[in-house]
Amino acid sequence: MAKQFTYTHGDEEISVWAEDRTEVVEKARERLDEVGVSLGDEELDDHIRVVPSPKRIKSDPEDVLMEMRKRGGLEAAEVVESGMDVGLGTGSTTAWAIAAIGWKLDDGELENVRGVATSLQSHDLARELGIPLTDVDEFDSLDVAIDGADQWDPDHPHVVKGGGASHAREKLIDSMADRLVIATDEQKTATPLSHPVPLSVLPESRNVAQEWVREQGGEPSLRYAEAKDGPLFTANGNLVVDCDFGEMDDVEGRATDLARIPGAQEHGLFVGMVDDVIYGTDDGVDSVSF
Ligand SMILES: O=C[C@H](O)[C@H](O)[C@H](O)COP(=O)(O)O
Repeated sequence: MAKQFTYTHGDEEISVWAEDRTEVVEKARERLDEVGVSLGDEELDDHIRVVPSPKRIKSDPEDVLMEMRKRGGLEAAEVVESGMDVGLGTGSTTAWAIAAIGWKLDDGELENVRGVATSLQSHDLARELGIPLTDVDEFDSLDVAIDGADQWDPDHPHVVKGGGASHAREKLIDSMADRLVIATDEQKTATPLSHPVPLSVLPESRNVAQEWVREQGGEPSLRYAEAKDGPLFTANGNLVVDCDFGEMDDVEGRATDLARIPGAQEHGLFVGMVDDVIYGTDDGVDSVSF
């Protein structure tokens, strides 16, 4: 995971970021030299922390480093209290919530928190941050889950998820939480929801599933991988069909219809599941509760 060095010198905040520790130390020393500060190795280390890496998360670097998302993610971590079992969502926004939980554990601000990750990438980030992790089988329920969204409705407790193809495990873990907190940004709102809905399907059902989506009035599109030839496979070996229905006035009905498609494994409509949305804005953070 990436590392960030931050240090306040007078009025100036020095902040440098790199994918690995050696590079961040070099960059930090360069900046410190410029302002005439010399730090020993140990002191320098105290100012370096793990942060989400744009390389390892599905989003573009701009998404991961986007201030608005970062603000939403960091604020969402405030709902976590000592002793809680926490579902750790996926994506560039939730990554900041995971980072903040790790930093708080490190600082002693939080204790006895256990996490269960919704994806391999969230698992790896949490592990590097030192968040104690356990498997979903250990729990009947979770105190809270923090997860992202591709689109959210400020008037209803529904979201579209699965832009990173992790919606199946996310839905399982989010549904186990007493409280689902969506960490997101203000640019992703829509009433009614209109974002294409990811539908994971058995590979052999891809054509039949797409035909069913057309019959339901949607425009299906098989999702292709970016750094691999051919379609994208989910962590469970399924394919993803993104189903564009335009504006979805009847989200519950749409969810029921998608679940009926032969070979469908899970869809990205999370209907009535959301308790709170905490979202970054241009200059701060805001929230909605249902
Ligand atoms: O499969 C991915 C997840 O549902 C993400 O939570 C969702 O795509 C939002 O991700 P981001 O915060 O990167 O936009």
